[in-house]
Amino acid sequence: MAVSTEGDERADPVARLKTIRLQALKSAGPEDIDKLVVAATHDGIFYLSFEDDHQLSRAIAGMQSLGVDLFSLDMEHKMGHDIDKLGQYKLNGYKPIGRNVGGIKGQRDGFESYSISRNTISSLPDTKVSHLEVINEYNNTLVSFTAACSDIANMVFKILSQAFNLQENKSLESCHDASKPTLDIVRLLKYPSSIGNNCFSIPQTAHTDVGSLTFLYSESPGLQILPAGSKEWRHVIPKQGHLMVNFGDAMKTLSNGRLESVMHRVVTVPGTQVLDRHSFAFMIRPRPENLMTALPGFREADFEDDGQVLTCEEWVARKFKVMRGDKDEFQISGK
Ligand SMILES: O=C(O)CCC(=O)C(=O)O
Ligand SMILES: [Fe+2]
Repeated sequence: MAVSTEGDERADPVARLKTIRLQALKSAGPEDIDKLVVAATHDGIFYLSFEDDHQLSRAIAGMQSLGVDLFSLDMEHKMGHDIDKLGQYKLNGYKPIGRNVGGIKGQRDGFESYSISRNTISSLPDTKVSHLEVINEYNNTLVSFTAACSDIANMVFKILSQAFNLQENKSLESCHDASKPTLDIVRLLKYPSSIGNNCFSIPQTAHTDVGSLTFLYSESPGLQILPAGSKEWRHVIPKQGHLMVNFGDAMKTLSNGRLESVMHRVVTVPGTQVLDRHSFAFMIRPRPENLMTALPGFREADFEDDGQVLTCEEWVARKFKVMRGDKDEFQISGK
């Protein structure tokens, strides 16, 4: 995939995405179902408006303040919880700027991030990890944010499973189980304004998310998507009171390609980023032992596995090798 860094990126067009109201997902009338199916099969991303949900609005505000508090801690503190020293699945801990490959050849990434597994947020047995104290202080916010997103994810899985006539025990929801240890994570990110202020830069390289659904929130521009089959990046304009919900590689694989996994990246446009850019996401993934192959309801008569079906756990570990640049693959995707 070619990534152009020439021309005036400010002029990149804006993505026209569907907006689905949380209330509409709950009542799921035929029009809302159609909208979700089109968003899932065509764009791989949609805006979810949560303005009428006070609990989720409060949790989002809490998450924003967690991001500010966390990244203002000193480096020594943050590096005491280095993500690469806390397990191969990269579910917990701090990633400093520059550890991943960047979006421009020869450059490294331009963001710091901190991940917290759902397992530690839900205090599941045997999943205890030593986190920065600030994470424990915000535990109620994290519980509330992840619980709300999980409920929404279940609604999305159920609506799509019904729309595609999947059997109950071979449905999208049957591939996920939040009551047992999961690979789900919250990730908070900060892109310092000092990076890319004078020139176009790509602090987060083009990628598709490895998991099923990503619930992303930011109030700063910078996110771009590359629609399937297009060569033109499009800005995704952040909207207050709206989450951006991405479909990841897991959904594409489980659906035999029917659901789209959206290619995206984060850019800085010269002269426009005066403030640090903050974002955070809850990333939901299939059960660790779930086999990453098409569900029976999505297979065609001549369907064949490619012979080497990975578990979701193996898949996630492989993705991180690519992001760190340990594997020489040009396009970063979870496959
Ligand atoms: O920071 C953003 O807006 C996007 C983050 C993202 O795509 C990721 O962490 O996978
Ligand atoms: Fe992403």
